[in-house]
Amino acid sequence: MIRPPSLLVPGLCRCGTGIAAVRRHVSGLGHHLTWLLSAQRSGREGREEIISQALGSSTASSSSRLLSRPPWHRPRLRETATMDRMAASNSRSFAIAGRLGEPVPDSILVVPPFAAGIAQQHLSMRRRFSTSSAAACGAVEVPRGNESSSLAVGKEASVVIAGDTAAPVDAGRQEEDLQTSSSSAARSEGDGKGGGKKLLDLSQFPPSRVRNFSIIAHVDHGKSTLADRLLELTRTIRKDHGQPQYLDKLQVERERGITVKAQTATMFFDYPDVASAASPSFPNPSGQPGPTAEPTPKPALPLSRTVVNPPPPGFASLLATTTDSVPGPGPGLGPGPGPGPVSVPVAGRGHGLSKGAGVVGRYLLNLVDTPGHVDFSYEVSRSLSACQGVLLLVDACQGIQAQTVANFYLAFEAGLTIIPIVNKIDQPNADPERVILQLERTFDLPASEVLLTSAKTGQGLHALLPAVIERIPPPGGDPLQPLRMQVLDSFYDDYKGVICHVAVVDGSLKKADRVVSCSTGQSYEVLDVGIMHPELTPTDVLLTGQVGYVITGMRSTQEASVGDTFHHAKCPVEPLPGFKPAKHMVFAGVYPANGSEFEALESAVARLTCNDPSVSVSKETSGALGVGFRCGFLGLLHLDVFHQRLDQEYGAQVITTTPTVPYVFEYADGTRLDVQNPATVPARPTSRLVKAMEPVVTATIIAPAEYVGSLMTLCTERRGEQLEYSFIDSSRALLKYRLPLREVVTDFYNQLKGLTSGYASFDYEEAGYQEADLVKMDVLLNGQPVDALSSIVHRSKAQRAGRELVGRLKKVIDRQMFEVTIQAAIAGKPIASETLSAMRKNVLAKCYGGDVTRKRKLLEKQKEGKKRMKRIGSIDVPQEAFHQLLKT
Ligand SMILES: Nc1nc2c(ncn2[C@@H]2O[C@H](COP(=O)(O)OP(=O)(O)OP(=O)(O)O)[C@@H](O)[C@H]2O)c(=O)[nH]1
Repeated sequence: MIRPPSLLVPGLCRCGTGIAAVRRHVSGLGHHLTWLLSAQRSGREGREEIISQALGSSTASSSSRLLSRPPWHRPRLRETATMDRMAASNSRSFAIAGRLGEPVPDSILVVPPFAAGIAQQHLSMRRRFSTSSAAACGAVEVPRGNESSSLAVGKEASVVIAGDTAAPVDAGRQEEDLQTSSSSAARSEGDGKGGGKKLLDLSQFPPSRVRNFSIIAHVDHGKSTLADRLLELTRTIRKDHGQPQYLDKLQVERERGITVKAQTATMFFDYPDVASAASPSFPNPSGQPGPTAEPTPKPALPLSRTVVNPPPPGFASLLATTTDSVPGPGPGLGPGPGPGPVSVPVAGRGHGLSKGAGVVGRYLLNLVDTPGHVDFSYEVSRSLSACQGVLLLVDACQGIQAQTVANFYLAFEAGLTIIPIVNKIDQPNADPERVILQLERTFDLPASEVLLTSAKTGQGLHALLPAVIERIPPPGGDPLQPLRMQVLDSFYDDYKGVICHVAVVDGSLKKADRVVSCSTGQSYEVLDVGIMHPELTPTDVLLTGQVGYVITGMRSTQEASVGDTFHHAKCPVEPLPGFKPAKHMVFAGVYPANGSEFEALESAVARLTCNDPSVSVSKETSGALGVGFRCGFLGLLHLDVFHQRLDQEYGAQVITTTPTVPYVFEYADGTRLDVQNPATVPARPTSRLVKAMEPVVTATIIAPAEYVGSLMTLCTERRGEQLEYSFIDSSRALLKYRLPLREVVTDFYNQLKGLTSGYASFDYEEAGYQEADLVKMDVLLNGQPVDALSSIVHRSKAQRAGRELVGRLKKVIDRQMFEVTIQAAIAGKPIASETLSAMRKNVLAKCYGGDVTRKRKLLEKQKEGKKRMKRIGSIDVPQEAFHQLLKT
């Protein structure tokens, strides 16, 4: 008879370091406090004391309150954070991860000890321990209800078997549980010794059974929502995971509701086999050849546009209602025996393809959810390099928008298969017919290829993955060639160092291999390798065509250069073409708010740029702000997001200076100055300026036809030159303008949205440089230039810009004890001026009545004093001033 689990702190049972471990959790994870439940005994008083000690007095009462509930009424255990390696690795303990302060759980997850490694990864990555990961490591879900009996005898018994064979065993239950956790990336082998693990066998997936695809679309057309549905459909995550846009993991993404980082997730899907015996196969661990591949057949495309992807037989049960069309989590996830991922029993219709029923094969699908905003298009282009196809999503109400056009061409130029999808067909004003026509007219995409879906309700989704498998070709690498692996992305982890997301183009990679970077020549041992399912799931190998992660113990972010190729030591290869370097559109100074925190900022910037390599960084010094960095960004939103991530993810408080675009100045003596910081332009140069150049962009605007007039006026005011004016259908126009970048990165987008009531969309791409009449505008406070506020402006707009700037500064600079003159000046000559009056102390307060000459004397003295203060006084420009200027 097994006792009900009791609450334990990590490592309590045997290692005696429980308190320290909890402290580490508390300090390292903030609210991500982990609780561990164990099948082992521990008196309540002892637990309470330890928890109170560990948490300190501030949280002792809450821990006490928590402990007064029965264990299964304690923290929510579903989708929770982490657990501690020590407790987990203890052979007799069973860990349950939970979070403080969350509602009573519907069920309890019990994680066996061997899952320590996975749980530790979650801990160190500060990520949620998702249900799928829990299932992947053989966790067992114990439902609420008859808790005491089920915990005591029923499912609890199976948990005990999974982790501890010394305890009484319910063999039947064990068998069942092992079968149901079919996607175990790491699970007990039930070999009677406990603690063993069996990793996912990736040799089942030769290139012919791999599909790598991205979801691309204009902002808010539903990419992340669709990704959620696909992950649910393949049971990679639970349907009720309670976290919409699951792959948007950054706090900034959740707060702003936008994707800023492309995220990869691996899914498994059963589908009638389109692979044949012809292609190379991997030897699997048993020595048997794995499944083999055949060339993907050229699809026939018989879909009528009025049919909303009718589901294939067998899918109907999964689509019982529209909102329930995506099945809930099954007991089994991913590959492996037993009930696994959702499968299509016979060939589907409605995905635009027809094929006969065949042997069902399991496919490994790598999905990349990409950002939609123009500032993050670099992420999109990088993601596409690891894909052979894309799902091009278009909103059924809004139709094609500017980023739809930009993303289509990115995919088209990369030669990828494009599956057009009209999404949000559930909306009352959806007009899929019109959007299909737009797709035909703008991109030449046949109506018969278009799929109609609602990522919200699940309508039409059954056709998507079959279409992915049939239309998108498998990756084309050669398993027999030496390893060629490309770094797609990287991020820094406090515990593991740099974690690289990689694509294995040729050959294969195993844990403990030695790999060498083509760019630095440095060699590393592979400490861990696996897939994102969707959390990091070790597999110990990655094979040709597969996308996953690699940990090599790199400590410095400079070592993980995105686009770099790795090969096996002693097997040099031709490096893969790297990624086009990001083109920086906007530069700004980033300074520590507190000058003494430069080193902390330096480390935060280094780590953040590991995850966001599109930011360029170089050190600079400002008279006003001290030592900081000049950073290049892809746009203002990118800058804003970088700023926010520094604060949220690294606690770095920074001042960001007025953003500028990169200019080029040429002088009569032949010198050329690349201006990323206006302060570096001499106000009175020694040599005559002969040429000033500014960057220009080709902007695409798509808007309802009635707004074309006002849009043209706006573009002309912004010194734009019209390049194209056409219609994508009877009511929507497409405008192309050549515009100075400076005019675009200021408040152009807001004005555009305002003029068109939000109906216009806008995208731009760089288009070189043009000559312009540019001048440097300084800001003087009581005659002293503030270098951080200098800017480059077009001469025709200097006066207006100067007036606006000093007006704004007057509002944000605090009044001082003396008068402050705020001026904008070109070459030392003021062009706009404002005065901030002095704070006035009532020097006459103590004069009750008395002689008027005495009062006058006091006032004169005050005036004199203020003059002197003005001459020597230094003015504080508050952080807010810089933030205000940044916003405009
Ligand atoms: N009615 C309806 N709403 C949807 C559908 N798909 C997505 N949405 C909603 O559209 C909004 C944007 O969805 P997201 O999935 O964040 O869009 P996105 O394309 O990932 O957005 P970015 O990452 O910012 O580019 C959310 O409020 C979703 O709930 C759909 O099929 N029908």
